[in-house]
Amino acid sequence: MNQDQLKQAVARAAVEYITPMLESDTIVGVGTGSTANFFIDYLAEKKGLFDGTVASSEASAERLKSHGIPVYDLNAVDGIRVYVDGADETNPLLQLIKGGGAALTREKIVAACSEEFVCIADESKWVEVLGNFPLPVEVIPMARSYVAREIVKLGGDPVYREGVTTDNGNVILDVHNMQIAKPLELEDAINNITGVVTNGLFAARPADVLLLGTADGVKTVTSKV
Ligand SMILES: O=C(CO)[C@H](O)[C@H](O)COP(=O)(O)O
Repeated sequence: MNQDQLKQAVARAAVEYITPMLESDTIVGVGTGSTANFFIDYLAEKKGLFDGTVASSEASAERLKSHGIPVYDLNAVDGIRVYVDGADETNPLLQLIKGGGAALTREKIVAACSEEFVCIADESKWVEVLGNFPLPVEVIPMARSYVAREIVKLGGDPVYREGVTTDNGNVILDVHNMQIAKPLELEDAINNITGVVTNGLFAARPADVLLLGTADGVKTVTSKV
């Protein structure tokens, strides 16, 4: 199976996983990226079985609406039953790097509001130690150079993602060359730099369940394994 087929398999598995949760008042959180796009397309087959969605990006909101799936403002819902999203990397504790699609801040907010976070990823995303994928950091534009200098002090190599503006009107620094031995500490340290909105480490709020697409089928991984 190629990577797209693995993404389709985990997206399909995620729809099956959440189907027992779908009731007339269920709100589903929906992530961003190519794997999440497959999930949206399959979720459309279940529309009418649940209330609606909260999206982690304008792009996902548009895709959901194109299928006729209701999309709510997060402030208009009481809570999110389950959040389904992809990742750029996951370690065995289901701590993630996210934000390859620049949606990390809204993704982190939706994850924080969700009872359960189901990550969907192909096996290329599985690592023992996070950090091969450059860590995205969303930054207030005027603080870009200051934040970059502070990240260098933490041992990283920040690169401005040129031409990208987030849905929140900010910029992205991608931090290269970090083997992230202590994800919780680094998540906090970067978030404490003035001008940082958030970073793409999901360590304080890891996924609860990982549906991992492999050549042998979709594996269900929990961090307690
Ligand atoms: O964090 C994300 C977007 O900000 C995505 O979940 C991540 O980049 C994975 O994307 P894809 O499913 O296309 O591989």
